[in-house]
Amino acid sequence: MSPTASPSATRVLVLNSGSSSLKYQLLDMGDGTRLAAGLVERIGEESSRVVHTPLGPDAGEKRERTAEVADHDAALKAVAEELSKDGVGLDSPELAAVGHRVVHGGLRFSEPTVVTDEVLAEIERLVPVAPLHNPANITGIRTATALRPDLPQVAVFDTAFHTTMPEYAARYAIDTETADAHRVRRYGFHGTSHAYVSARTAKLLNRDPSEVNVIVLHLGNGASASAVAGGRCVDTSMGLTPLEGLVMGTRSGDVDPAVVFHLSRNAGMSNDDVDALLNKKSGLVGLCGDNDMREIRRRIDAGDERARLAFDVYVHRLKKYIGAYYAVLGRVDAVVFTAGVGENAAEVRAAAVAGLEELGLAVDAGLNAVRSGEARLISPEYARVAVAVVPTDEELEIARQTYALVRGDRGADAGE
Ligand SMILES: Nc1ncnc2c1ncn2[C@@H]1O[C@H](COP(=O)(O)OP(=O)(O)O)[C@@H](O)[C@H]1O
Ligand SMILES: CC(=O)OP(=O)(O)O
Ligand SMILES: [Mg+2]
Repeated sequence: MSPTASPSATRVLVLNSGSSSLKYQLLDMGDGTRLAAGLVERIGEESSRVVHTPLGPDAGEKRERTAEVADHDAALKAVAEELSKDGVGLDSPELAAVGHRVVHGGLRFSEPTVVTDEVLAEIERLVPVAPLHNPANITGIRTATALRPDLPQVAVFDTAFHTTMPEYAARYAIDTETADAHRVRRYGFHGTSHAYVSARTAKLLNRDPSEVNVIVLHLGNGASASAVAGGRCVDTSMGLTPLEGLVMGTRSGDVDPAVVFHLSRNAGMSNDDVDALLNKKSGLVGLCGDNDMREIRRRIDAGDERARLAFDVYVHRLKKYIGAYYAVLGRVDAVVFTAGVGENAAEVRAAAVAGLEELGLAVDAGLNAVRSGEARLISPEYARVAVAVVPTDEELEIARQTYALVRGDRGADAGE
């Protein structure tokens, strides 16, 4: 029998495991409060960082320490320890479920799913197409299950929101038999963020999500764009794996696939070497040695040419996708920036829409310069298309979907 939530339990712990980090939040879905949030970063490196912020009515001080955290199992145990110190540990009877971000759900998972042995085996089968992410997600599920075997563990998939893409957007133009035999197609990622942000944007515009067409630019360490028509994803920039599309912190995004054969035939590189090159030594880090947009801006201000070129390559790709998704949607109501770079880097936002006035796109310099954690418009009043900054909240969205599933009432809304 699979575990069921206790009827009086209203809390959900959300785990968002990345390749070398674990972000988490504890939320009470009964009264909508956030009880704790934090992250463990640089997992597997010599010195990891654990940051824990107690929240809620009688929150204590933020706690920060460095520690040796060897893997995601140890990371989750460190998180459990921090939560226990605040009296909200994993042993709490008020916990209804643990919600896990799972990056690749393949073709099978288009809804949040209670994890069973069979579901876990399927997530494992997808490791080759999300090698940086699914293994960490699996460890998170295993460790959380070991700590609380009686709790439902719910997987919320990055790919789910993109399963509505039309077949012509999801297919690569390669031999159909080969593609189908190996499930080679475009899946898309960051779907929880694209869903949340597009719905929140409709609310910002005081419109029903079914009426608006939105281009969402999720610019974090991983970055992706999506075209959302009336609340449904119709195209997205990531593909079989989270490597395609935009220039990212350490990933190349789009390259001619012949780059791979060229390097393996002529530079003596193995498949694994090229994989590591494109996933870990490319993007901003490959272009200029830094993947943090703050540091890149600082270097540009100091006259650094390589940093300038990295910024320009990043923005040029972004602009191409805005144009492409404008054409895909036909009519665009809003272009929205989200995630670490999108929410914070005003220069990226300004540069990405510069020169697109003929498309009805412009940024108001004053509004764009405002620093805020709120969803906001940054376009001038006269602009035909809204340009907005909408902070993403993957954890809240995962908690909502998890809670709705364990309470047996699917159909919880995204957006606030
Ligand atoms: N104040 C800031 N100004 C510019 N860029 C920022 C700022 N804060 C964060 N970033 C960028 O956001 C990135 C992290 O984004 P985030 O969405 O947290 O990524 P992920 O969830 O993929 O780890 C950093 O690498 C950095 O480039
Ligand atoms: C799918 C993906 O790229 O995720 P992240 O941005 O967390 O690395
Ligand atoms: Mg992220």
